[in-house]
Amino acid sequence: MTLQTFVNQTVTQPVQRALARMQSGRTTSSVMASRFTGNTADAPMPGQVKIENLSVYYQHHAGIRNAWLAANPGEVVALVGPSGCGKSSLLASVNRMTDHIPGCRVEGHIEINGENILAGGYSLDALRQSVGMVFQQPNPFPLSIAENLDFPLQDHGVRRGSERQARIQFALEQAGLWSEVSHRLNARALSLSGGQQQRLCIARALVLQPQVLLLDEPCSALDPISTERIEQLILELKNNMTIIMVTHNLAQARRIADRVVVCWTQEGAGCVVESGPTEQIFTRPEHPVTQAYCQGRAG
Ligand SMILES: Nc1ncnc2c1ncn2[C@@H]1O[C@H](COP(=O)(O)OP(=O)(O)OP(=O)(O)O)[C@@H](O)[C@H]1O
Repeated sequence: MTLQTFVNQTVTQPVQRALARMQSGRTTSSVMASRFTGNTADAPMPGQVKIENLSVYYQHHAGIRNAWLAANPGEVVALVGPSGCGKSSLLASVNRMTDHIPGCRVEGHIEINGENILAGGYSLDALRQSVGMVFQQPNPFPLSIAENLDFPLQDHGVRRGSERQARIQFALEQAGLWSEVSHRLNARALSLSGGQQQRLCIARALVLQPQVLLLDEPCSALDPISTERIEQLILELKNNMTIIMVTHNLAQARRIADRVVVCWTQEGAGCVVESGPTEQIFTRPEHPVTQAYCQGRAG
């Protein structure tokens, strides 16, 4: 996956910066206060995502063009489609990971909780807190298990040690990992199995209590048993947030997604061809591309 190299950079660089800050006793402070505060009666539900006319360009090449998507709290929305049709580009634009890709330009409208996150002045720190992301390859920081979760908390200005400890435990419980690691929180994260590392990465995304969780092929590097655990976890987590997930595994999309967005490449650029409830997409697709793809005749 082409975005993976940028992921490695964006994971490593902030860790190094934050470690330096932690060592010098400083933390950022303003982010907790700057979270979304939807407070009117008709405010969108926390975690509501609406994408319209979204195009992601790499230099002059459109990775995806005029894409659209809607995702609500309590839902798992799966992005499916053949390699190179823009699924990861679409996903990465939702927490503006695309900002870190040299030469990448995003146009269109991405609304989270009714606010356009592409608007100038929108707080990237607040966005990263509200929208967590987990990648294809488990990528724990080269730190201890506890430090992997403590790092984002400190980086986002959670100063009280007791609060950080409670949130670390809660996130590990949410990720179904607490019983396996509670007795060795100081062990190196890289000593965990691949499936445990991926659940640790999910816990790291959860520790900031996001409203939206983005998963980019979270099971593709895992064995069937670890995959089943992550799928179970996704079904539990969706009760408290919105989940948007890229998967190449159509059976997985059918098992756990509430709605499916089908992407395709047309005229050299990725696009969304159809979106709908999972059963409808698999049993009564409207677009010929969806029919062919979901029946394994194309893609
Ligand atoms: N960092 C990048 N620089 C240049 N082009 C890119 C970059 N990332 C993606 N692209 C291009 O954008 C298009 C969409 O890529 P993207 O990774 O979003 O597709 P995808 O559907 O997620 O593919 P896959 O399933 O293989 O991960 C492809 O043509 C790809 O080559």
